[in-house]
Amino acid sequence: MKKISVLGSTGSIGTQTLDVVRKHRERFQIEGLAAGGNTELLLAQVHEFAPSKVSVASRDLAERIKHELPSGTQLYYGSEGLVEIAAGTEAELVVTAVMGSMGLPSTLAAIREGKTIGLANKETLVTAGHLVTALAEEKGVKLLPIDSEHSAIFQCLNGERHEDIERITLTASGGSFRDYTREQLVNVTVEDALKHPNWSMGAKITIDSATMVNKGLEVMEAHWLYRIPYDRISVLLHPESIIHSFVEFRDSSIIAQLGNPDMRVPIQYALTYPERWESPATRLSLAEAGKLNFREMDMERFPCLRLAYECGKMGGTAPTVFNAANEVAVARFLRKEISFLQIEEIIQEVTDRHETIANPALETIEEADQSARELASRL
Ligand SMILES: NC(=O)C1=CN([C@@H]2O[C@H](COP(=O)(O)OP(=O)(O)OC[C@H]3O[C@@H](n4cnc5c(N)ncnc54)[C@H](OP(=O)(O)O)[C@@H]3O)[C@@H](O)[C@H]2O)C=CC1
Ligand SMILES: CC(=O)[C@@H](O)[C@H](O)COP(=O)(O)O
Ligand SMILES: [Mn+2]
Repeated sequence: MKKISVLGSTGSIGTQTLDVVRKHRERFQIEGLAAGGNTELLLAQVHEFAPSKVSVASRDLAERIKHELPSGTQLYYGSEGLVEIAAGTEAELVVTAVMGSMGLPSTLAAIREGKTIGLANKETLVTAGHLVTALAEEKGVKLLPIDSEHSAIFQCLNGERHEDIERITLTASGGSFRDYTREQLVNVTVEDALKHPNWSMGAKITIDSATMVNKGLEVMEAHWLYRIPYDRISVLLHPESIIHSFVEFRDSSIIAQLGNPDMRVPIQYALTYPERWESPATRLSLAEAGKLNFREMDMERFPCLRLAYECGKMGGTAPTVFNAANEVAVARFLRKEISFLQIEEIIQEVTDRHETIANPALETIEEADQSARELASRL
């Protein structure tokens, strides 16, 4: 039995992780579940999967559910609760599926305890890639990608030598407004932005996909996971999201990973690696797909991607600030306080005003994250 904890069990990745576990019930044991505020769903998960420890976002929420838990389940809350679920159970693998850089302390704590990471929470690597990867290396911990593009690259690199890699290319669907001009973006609504063409995901990443920030975060995530310089990471617009990403090698060969867009495939691969098990996903028929389309990325149309490359190359606290500004701006857009195009204006302004600090320690990263958030919420 493989023992697993899930951080963010009530979200899009969390519930799909539990779908995978449900499909292979006899082969997995859920040790810990951490959620935010959806206590109804969390309680249902507790009754179904019988974890030894659970956590919710706040003390109030914990008070509200404490009498509804089975007697064997220990209850925690807040950021310390999240760390407890990450590091304080018998789980050998921790799925990091909370949203945003709030996932950093719990991911570091799990790595410190030597737990394999099923990494969905890309913001963690963007915010503090050098610290997370250095600690993982020191502890001999595997960071198994769940993000579809990074799982694809991971699979394409199986058995290959690092020095033979010429270039990696991440595919991008283009998001909800793929075919809009910049002028048409002026009056778009939250409801429209939340309609992703191919994937059903949490609200924040769906907006990131429409601004192309998601691909920017993924470029940085790929840089840290695969140690590839930024000038050898490309992004290609691929509206169907069937080729999940690909690698070009020294000899001109290209290896790609394909499948219907279904996150349960990369999630399951992270849970079962290096094995491959039966999946609940529907199989891809290339004959039915008929043809696949590709377009060059237009950095003028998607300026957040250009900015992400700039911040990634700058390194230090620049990616931390890019990410924090985006998290605040997206939350404000979702609350309808700002327009869609103001998201990129805020990220640009906050990153412009930041003086990058090279090779930052954790404390410096936390400070940069915090001051970027404060500025982004005032602009
Ligand atoms: N969704 C997808 O298909 C993909 C997602 N990712 C990445 O995975 C991560 C999760 O995304 P997604 O699943 O879409 O996000 P969701 O918004 O759907 O889920 C977020 C989860 O985090 C929980 N949460 C919120 N606040 C807290 C807190 N204070 N303490 C503990 N848990 C908390 C939420 O709980 P609650 O709902 O109970 O409040 C929920 O379970 C992101 O980093 C995203 O970029 C990567 C690739 C694909
Ligand atoms: C499913 C997944 O991995 C998302 O990160 C996805 O990549 C979003 O799609 P686009 O960012 O390509 O629109
Ligand atoms: Mn992705």
